[in-house]
Amino acid sequence: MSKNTINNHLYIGGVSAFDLVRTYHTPLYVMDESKIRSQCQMFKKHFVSDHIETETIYASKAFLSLAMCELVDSEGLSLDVVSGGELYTAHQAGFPMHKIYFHGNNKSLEELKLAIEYQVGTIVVDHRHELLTLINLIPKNQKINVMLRVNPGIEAHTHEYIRTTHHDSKFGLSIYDESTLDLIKEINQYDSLIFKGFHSHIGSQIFEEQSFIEHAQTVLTYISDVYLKTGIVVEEMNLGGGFGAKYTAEDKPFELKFFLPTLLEHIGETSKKLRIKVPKVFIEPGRSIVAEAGYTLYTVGGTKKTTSGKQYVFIDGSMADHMRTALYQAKYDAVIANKLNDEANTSYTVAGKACESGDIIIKDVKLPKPEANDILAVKTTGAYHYSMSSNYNRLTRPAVVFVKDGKSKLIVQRETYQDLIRNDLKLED
Ligand SMILES: Cc1ncc(COP(=O)(O)O)c(C=O)c1O
Ligand SMILES: N[C@@H](CCCC[NH3+])C(=O)O
Repeated sequence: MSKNTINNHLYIGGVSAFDLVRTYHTPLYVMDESKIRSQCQMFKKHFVSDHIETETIYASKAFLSLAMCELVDSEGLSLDVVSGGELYTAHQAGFPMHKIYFHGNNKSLEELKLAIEYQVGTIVVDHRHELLTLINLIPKNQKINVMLRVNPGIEAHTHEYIRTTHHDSKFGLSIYDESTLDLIKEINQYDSLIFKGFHSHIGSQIFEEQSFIEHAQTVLTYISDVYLKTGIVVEEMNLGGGFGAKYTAEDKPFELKFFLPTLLEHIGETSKKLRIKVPKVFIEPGRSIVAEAGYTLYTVGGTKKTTSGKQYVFIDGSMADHMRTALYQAKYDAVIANKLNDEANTSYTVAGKACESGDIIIKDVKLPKPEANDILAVKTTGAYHYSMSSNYNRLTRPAVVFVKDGKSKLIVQRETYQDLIRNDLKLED
């Protein structure tokens, strides 16, 4: 019997799904804290080299809350934020501001002001308008570390909505555009800016090691070109995130603990060949830290067989807490948590309760016969689920619970109906 299975029931972090549902109700996001911590530790241990300075930054867009900020800080990772809201959350959690990297392709005036006020470690500038806005905000005698978001034009194989460095991407400036070089020279002329280097990110849920190698090589070649053309030495290179997670048996992510040292070795050798000083290298994983630690628990309601024979299972959640199937046609696996070892030989479509035909959680999953009040556990929902959830149909966002060593800890409360109308004003107000 697996350690996750006792008496035909699913256990997560040593806590039974049944107990979690009894205590916190459904829908419920459950995160295995030890799994998140061990992924953080894996990056700290394997993304290192004797010859290259490195830093791992957790991409908070994947999953962020006050408790998650505390966890990331305690594991010694830095934090990538992409909005005033993410920045504010990190600040409220007491996350060290000098370890914050502030991204985004259209940071507002207010967001830039907040970043300066909080004295974040580095601002990643996306384009010239943003640069000029930033310059005007920096108080006298204050210096800001900046990186420039560049687009190295790598076509990684993933869903087009989560690919970020194809030539027409909205993010950053192309390394093939001469005006990018002018902007780099301009950044280096401002006394209030300390130019650190380049940031780029090729997309998300990528399974080919070669795409990351090609990415690093392209940026290093650009660093060399910049030096040859301008004399500017680029000290740092942030390669973003994008490492794939295993959602279903079809997904074959590569072993990061083997790949990360290989990547660094390659960066060392390429820098040597190009005769450039090897830059400090950053990576920014989000999904690969939290995705596989997460489960969503739902209560099964009715089932339905259509005239063509399609079998639906209805659950008490929806696309509002599980966006990725509707948005990216993402595939998921699930089990009935209270029938873990029962034979699963019939295919079902798991549908949510939103008023939307596209509100499908899983298109096709083999399950034991589902019955009302069974607990359905959808796997691999730790990344981009809570963070992409909405109140569509005025559905309330689920609670989030950390589980570890047989204990659970509520880290985000379930929204209430009162929360839904908190910002509403009546006509007569
Ligand atoms: C700039 C940047 N860094 C890091 C990430 C994290 O990516 P992932 O969650 O795929 O590791 C993203 C998201 O795609 C991103 O846009
Ligand atoms: N939200 C996306 C990934 C986008 C990452 C941010 N650039 C997903 O769920 O896969």
